[in-house]
Amino acid sequence: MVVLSQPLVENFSHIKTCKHNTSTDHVYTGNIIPVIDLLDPEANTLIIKACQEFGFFKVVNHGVPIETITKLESETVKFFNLSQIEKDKAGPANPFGYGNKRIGSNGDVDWVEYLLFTTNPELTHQKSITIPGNALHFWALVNEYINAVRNMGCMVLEKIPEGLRIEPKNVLSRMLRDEKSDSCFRLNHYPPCPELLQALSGRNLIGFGEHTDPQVISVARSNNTSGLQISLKDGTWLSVPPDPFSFFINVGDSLQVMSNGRFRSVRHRVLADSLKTRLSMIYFGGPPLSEKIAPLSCLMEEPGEELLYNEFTWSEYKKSAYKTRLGDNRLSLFEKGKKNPAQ
Ligand SMILES: C=C1C[C@]23C[C@@]1(O)CC[C@H]2[C@@]12CC[C@H](O)[C@@](C)(C(=O)O1)[C@H]2[C@@H]3C(=O)O
Ligand SMILES: O=C(O)CCC(=O)C(=O)O
Ligand SMILES: [Fe+2]
Repeated sequence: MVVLSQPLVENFSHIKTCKHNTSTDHVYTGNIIPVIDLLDPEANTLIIKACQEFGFFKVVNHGVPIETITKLESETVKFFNLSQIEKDKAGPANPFGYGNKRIGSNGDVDWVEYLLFTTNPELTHQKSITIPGNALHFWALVNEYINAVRNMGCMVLEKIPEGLRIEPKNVLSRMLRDEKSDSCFRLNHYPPCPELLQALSGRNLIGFGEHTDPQVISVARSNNTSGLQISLKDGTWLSVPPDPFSFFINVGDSLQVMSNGRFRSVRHRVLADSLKTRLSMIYFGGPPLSEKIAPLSCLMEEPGEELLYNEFTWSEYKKSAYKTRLGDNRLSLFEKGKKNPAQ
């Protein structure tokens, strides 16, 4: 048995932990996550239901070629297996590039290292990210992957107006397809940490702290290691069984606003594993910076219902969001009755 000296535990004291199996941090384990088969003619109504109930669902028969996924996965594994000195050449993440434990710039520290990129061609600072080795090959695989998951994400978004019988069909997907779409892409690597987990008796180490994603939707895929949890309406955490052959969709803050709260921006987090490495790839589909984010009456449950949010642009929301800590409720600043912090 490995016996840890106290100083090692103290070295990690800035990394978040959470209690498990207590009444205040209960984890539900039933298999209730909606599974949407994109080839199912009922997919549109099932997606709407899942966005309302969970803000989260799994997609099968998604049409993304397995080779597109595995090629990028193996290059990503190669990157994270490089020495710390080599990986640091692609950093620091401010916000794009290689980051290690620090998430964002407001003091969040978790058990994860990552590569974060923008897909917005107007943001040029990404050009300075140095990927060691065959960088051109790496960027080609990233682009192939992003194109495939963006298309699939758009197909998912187009099912919403279809299910609600509204036009145009691209009312949501056009934001992701716009050449100025301000989307981003993240490769997360969660190393196992057996000694530390043993030392934290009765607690879990947080891999990625709880938060909501600010964009419209996020399209996530992970290897076969568990850890992702979503928060249900009653605040219970639900562990998501991993499935490397499927994708998981999160409703983001912007879609919650556009639906006037009908669709739920899902709170989620990742717990570190004591033995297995988790690798996740997430495309965050966002609008162009100038896009107005406001409730759309066609997406509301009751047309003409009271508006819950002030109007803002994606650029204003992003600016405000990047001043917040990971776990903050970023949307509360934009609720009706509050002064728009961007003004
Ligand atoms: C603490 C932060 C990290 C984050 C920017 C922020 O200030 C608040 C939102 C965070 C988040 C969560 C979802 C995505 O992983 C992310 C890229 C995003 O768009 O918003 C991260 C930001 C980040 O890691 O820079
Ligand atoms: O690693 C994961 O599966 C989720 C990470 C996440 O929520 C994020 O990067 O925003
Ligand atoms: Fe997230």
